[in-house]
Amino acid sequence: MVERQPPREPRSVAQSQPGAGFSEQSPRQDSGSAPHRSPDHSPDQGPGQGSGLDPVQSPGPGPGSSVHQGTDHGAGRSPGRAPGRQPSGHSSAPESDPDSARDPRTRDRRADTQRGHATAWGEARALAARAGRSASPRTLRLTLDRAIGRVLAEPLTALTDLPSFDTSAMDGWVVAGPGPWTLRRGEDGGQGLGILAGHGAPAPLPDGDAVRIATGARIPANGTAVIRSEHAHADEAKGLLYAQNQVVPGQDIRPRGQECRSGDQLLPAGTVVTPAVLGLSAAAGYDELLTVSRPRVDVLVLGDELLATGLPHDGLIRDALGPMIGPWLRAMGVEVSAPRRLGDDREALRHALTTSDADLVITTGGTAAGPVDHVHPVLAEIGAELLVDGVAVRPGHPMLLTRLTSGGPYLVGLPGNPLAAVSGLLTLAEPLLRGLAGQAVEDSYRVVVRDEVQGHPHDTRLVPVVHRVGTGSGPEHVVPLHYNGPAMLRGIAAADGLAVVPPGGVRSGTEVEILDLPWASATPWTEGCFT
Ligand SMILES: Nc1nc2c(c(=O)[nH]1)N[C@H]1C(S)=C(S)[C@@H](COP(=O)(O)OP(=O)(O)OC[C@H]3O[C@@H](n4cnc5c(N)ncnc54)[C@H](O)[C@@H]3O)O[C@H]1N2
Ligand code: MOO
Repeated sequence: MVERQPPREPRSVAQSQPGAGFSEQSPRQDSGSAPHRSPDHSPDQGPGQGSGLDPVQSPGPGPGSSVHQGTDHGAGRSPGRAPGRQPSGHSSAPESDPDSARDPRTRDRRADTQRGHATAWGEARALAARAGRSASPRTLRLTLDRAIGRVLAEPLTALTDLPSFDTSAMDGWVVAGPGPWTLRRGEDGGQGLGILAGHGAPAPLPDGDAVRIATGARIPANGTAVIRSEHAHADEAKGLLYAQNQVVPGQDIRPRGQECRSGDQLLPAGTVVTPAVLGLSAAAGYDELLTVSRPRVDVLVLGDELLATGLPHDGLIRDALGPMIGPWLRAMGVEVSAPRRLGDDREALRHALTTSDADLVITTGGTAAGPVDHVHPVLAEIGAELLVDGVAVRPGHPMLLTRLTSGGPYLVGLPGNPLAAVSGLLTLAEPLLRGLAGQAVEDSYRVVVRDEVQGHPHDTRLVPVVHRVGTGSGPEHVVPLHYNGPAMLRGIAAADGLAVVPPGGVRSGTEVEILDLPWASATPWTEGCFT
């Protein structure tokens, strides 16, 4: 299977051509005012915070529980730079540089305009799905054994009638006309086996005769019904067959084309190839299936403060996203390259974005307006088309979606805070990849939430939850989990879904929309799942 296309030529870089929608292009005035705390922040949820979150779901205040007692979202707060992070070497840029993330006024303006441009959460998901569907899919013809877990690139159309001949549904006797019937022998050289499956057309059955027949064998011409062996009595001495019940014409005969006619559409394009689909495909005459190639994703992890191994030290922290994103996407059936840690090197980022031959590039970190947050400036520099620049969702609001070049890879920029990155994965990357993979949008569903969950005043919140089966008196429900702050993974690691909490929140006992986590519904045959 050769799915990788040869690497594309490096794209030409349109210098100083900010894409439409960049905050630098906004006509909004920079107020020049001091940074202010956004009124619409939502607090990190540690134990005891956020009304109604079940303390049973966490061990209660412990070491770490006091870490996130304050807000972590204020627009006026400086981005969480680790003390160990080195300056990027761009610090002497002139203030007039419109792309400069180093000019504090530009940074504030970007933060402001990001809020102004934020796309509603549902709209952002729909837009990402549409973007994915609009890309022309690459396809791959695979033998049945290799097609499992893939997606059909074309409808599965029957290549034959099913069944392809009139066939007996039971072991017994095939009869012609009303009984009793004369027993026929000799069809099989006198062995008395009768008509067996897997043979050519049997001799026509004369009216008034009966002959043994096996399940799956061809019905002879003139055969009018099949009588199950347990419903008939063969009087060998008289050479006659008697039915014990009334015989209805056509009984226990599966007529040719009962399930489908050749040319009938059995399944639409976009169907995931499950074991049952493989069985149906084989029955319908297929040796190979045309499938949509798995989308290919490059993962670029940004941040000088990140360690690949060992314990945090000297302001450096472990990269929590590199180990998470690949397996997360593979659980969705995506092909993912090993994460590349680029630090906060603007040039390395530009080079990686202009040379990727993936369908989607995912970056982590660097989406905000900090001194070394290079994502927006580099996208502006290469003239990328911004489709989503900020989403009205908490956590994760700085997430973005662009197309790097027309017909080229998409880019999803995930915020660096780990749960914010998860939010971006589910809001933008997942629907985009489903579109690229030719899959239908997942139907959302709603479940009763056990506890009240506070809402954000304006934005959607995504809150880790765990499903609980219904007991005798109560229905199935979800329990919201603690440790759901933007920088925390403890809640999501214990979760099997995310509740979509609308502005204003949800009351205990009401229904809330749930996004499944891919491993909660992962198909065990999906290649690469958790490997
Ligand atoms: N002035 C403003 N500052 C910030 C805003 C804002 O609106 N105005 N939004 C905040 C929000 S919300 C988020 S989320 C972050 C997004 O920032 P970036 O995408 O630029 O991410 P970084 O600054 O690089 O990192 C943020 C945070 O996450 C840590 N991090 C980054 N990558 C990883 C990783 N791979 N594994 C673990 N942790 C990671 C990083 O050390 C920072 O602590 O911006 C806020 N600021
Ligand atoms: O901390 Mo931010 O809201 O999570 O994206």
